Amino acid sequence: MQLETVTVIGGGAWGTALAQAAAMAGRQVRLVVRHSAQAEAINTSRRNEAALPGQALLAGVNASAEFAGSDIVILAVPAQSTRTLLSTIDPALLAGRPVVLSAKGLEIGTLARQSEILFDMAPEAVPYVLSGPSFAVDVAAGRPTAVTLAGDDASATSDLATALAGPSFRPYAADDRIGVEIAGALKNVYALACGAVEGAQLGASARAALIARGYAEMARMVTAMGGSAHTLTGLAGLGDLTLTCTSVQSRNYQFGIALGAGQSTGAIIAGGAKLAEGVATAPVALALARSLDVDAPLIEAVDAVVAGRADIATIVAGLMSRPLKREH
Ligand SMILES: NC(=O)c1ccc[n+]([C@@H]2O[C@H](COP(=O)([O-])OP(=O)(O)OC[C@H]3O[C@@H](n4cnc5c(N)ncnc54)[C@H](O)[C@@H]3O)[C@@H](O)[C@H]2O)c1
Ligand SMILES: O=P(O)(O)OC[C@H](O)CO
Repeated sequence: MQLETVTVIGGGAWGTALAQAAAMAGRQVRLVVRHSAQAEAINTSRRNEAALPGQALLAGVNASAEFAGSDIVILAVPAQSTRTLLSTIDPALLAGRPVVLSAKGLEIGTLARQSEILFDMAPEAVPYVLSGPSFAVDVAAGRPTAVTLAGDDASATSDLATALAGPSFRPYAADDRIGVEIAGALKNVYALACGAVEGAQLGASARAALIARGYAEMARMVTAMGGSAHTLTGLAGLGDLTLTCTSVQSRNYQFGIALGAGQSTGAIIAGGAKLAEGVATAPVALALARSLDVDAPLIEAVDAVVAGRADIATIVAGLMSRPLKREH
């Protein structure tokens, strides 16, 4: 299959970074943004200043407000916008094409993973999931980054990984879409928790404990959903959990810091917080955990804090007084 042209839909930080990565890989890239004036400004200035300030874009990236078919399609809008976006695209243009899902979140209302949304809206598209430790600024600047690219057909996934790989962007092919999608969505929830630990000044030991217990909880969720816990040893699991749960660059971590400092979700959003996917995903993850009968005290705790039903001190006291149990 020809894998020469790439369309990235989503003119935010991640869409712009993935467009740049695909151009570095030698592909011809169309970056689809919402408005033609925005596309014109990007093409003239060779920057997407609103999304990635100061980052020059390679000549291989061209912006447009129109979607037209291409060999590879990458979706890079927030998880809650994927269905709306797909409703504007003729599914025939995606039929038989690799469609790479790069948003990290679960859909409110349906509890759907990104590839389930794709299946609803364009059943003949071929789904791939891209996830892993990767800040847009790093990818766009050509700093070394490694991610997981999961698809159902091993040989086609390797071909796609090769088409998107560049000198500083290294996708590892994998086959567990469910595990990769759940890992990407849940790491944002645990990043809120780890940020809250920092905001409430609970110490680095507490944060490390959260990462380890979050990993264990994530493994229970992935297994219950039909994915493989082994996937979590990789970039989309351990890699992204480590990055997002320890870096103040992470928007989810930053949001968690504000929660830990005592601000409400409404106040943080009203204050102009950037996109923090864990906020929308926490209640969805909790509903999923309950429907699957998975013990998920950390997701439950984050949901309670995000929803304003409990303060951090009460949550910590509750978690620390749970009955003692064996670690594994
Ligand atoms: N920024 C990162 O470092 C990074 C890295 C990996 C994954 N991601 C994931 O990528 C997704 C997008 O994040 P981002 O950082 O680009 O967010 P962002 O807030 O920078 O940009 C989101 C973009 O999506 C556009 N958009 C929203 N709804 C749309 C719609 N219906 N149609 C067309 N465009 C629409 C917005 O206009 C905006 O340009 C998230 O799920 C995030 O978790 C981000
Ligand atoms: O800034 P965040 O918290 O959305 O994290 C960005 C990426 O998902 C990190 O891999």
